[in-house]
Amino acid sequence: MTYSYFKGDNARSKARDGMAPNKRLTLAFVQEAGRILLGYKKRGFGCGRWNGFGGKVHDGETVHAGAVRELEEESALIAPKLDKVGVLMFEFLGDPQLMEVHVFTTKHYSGTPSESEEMRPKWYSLEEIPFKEMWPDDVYWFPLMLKGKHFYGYFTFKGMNDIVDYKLREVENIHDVPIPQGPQDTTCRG
Ligand SMILES: Nc1[nH]c(=O)nc2c1ncn2[C@H]1C[C@H](O)[C@@H](COP(=O)(O)OP(=O)(O)OP(=O)(O)O)O1
Repeated sequence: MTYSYFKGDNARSKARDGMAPNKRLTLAFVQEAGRILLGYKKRGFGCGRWNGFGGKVHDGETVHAGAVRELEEESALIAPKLDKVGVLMFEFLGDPQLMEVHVFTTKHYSGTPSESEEMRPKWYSLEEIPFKEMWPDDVYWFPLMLKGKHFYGYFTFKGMNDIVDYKLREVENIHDVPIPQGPQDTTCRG
């Protein structure tokens, strides 16, 4: 089946005009029976929101290695093997650069969560996830993640709070589907 995953002509023509390469980021969630670790972002992008732990992938670093490093830097937890569960693309209207966020989960870690310069960690029961204090896209894809599903999403934001369009798709196995490289990839097999 061919699935029209990405946005249409508008986004494609923007890419042809020389869109900037995607900004590649990671986002990692540690889960235990009935609860998940979130961090309150104290500064920078997404400041004031609860989220997983992550940040920019460094040059020459794999996405997985970046996710492991950021999780440790921001929460003090060590989890050498994270499972990739999703890729989320974020377009902010007016910004030529897309954010490509690679989402990981794990139930295996060592250490004790502790506050960093950037994040204040806190365990939340799965019934009390504070969606109103999180990125507005999270309420859409968290249920898939919490069910152990794999997924792709594309969210178009106006400003930091309003989603004007989105597509979300569950995939059998995230590793079997080509990672979208930008809005010029309008189809994706599944
Ligand atoms: N719409 C969105 N929904 C979401 O759930 N997470 C998002 C998101 N947009 C970005 N993120 C995540 C990805 C990444 O983990 C984090 C932003 O990365 P960074 O913490 O690196 O940003 P900063 O601007 O603070 O960078 P540094 O100053 O380099 O730490 O926010």
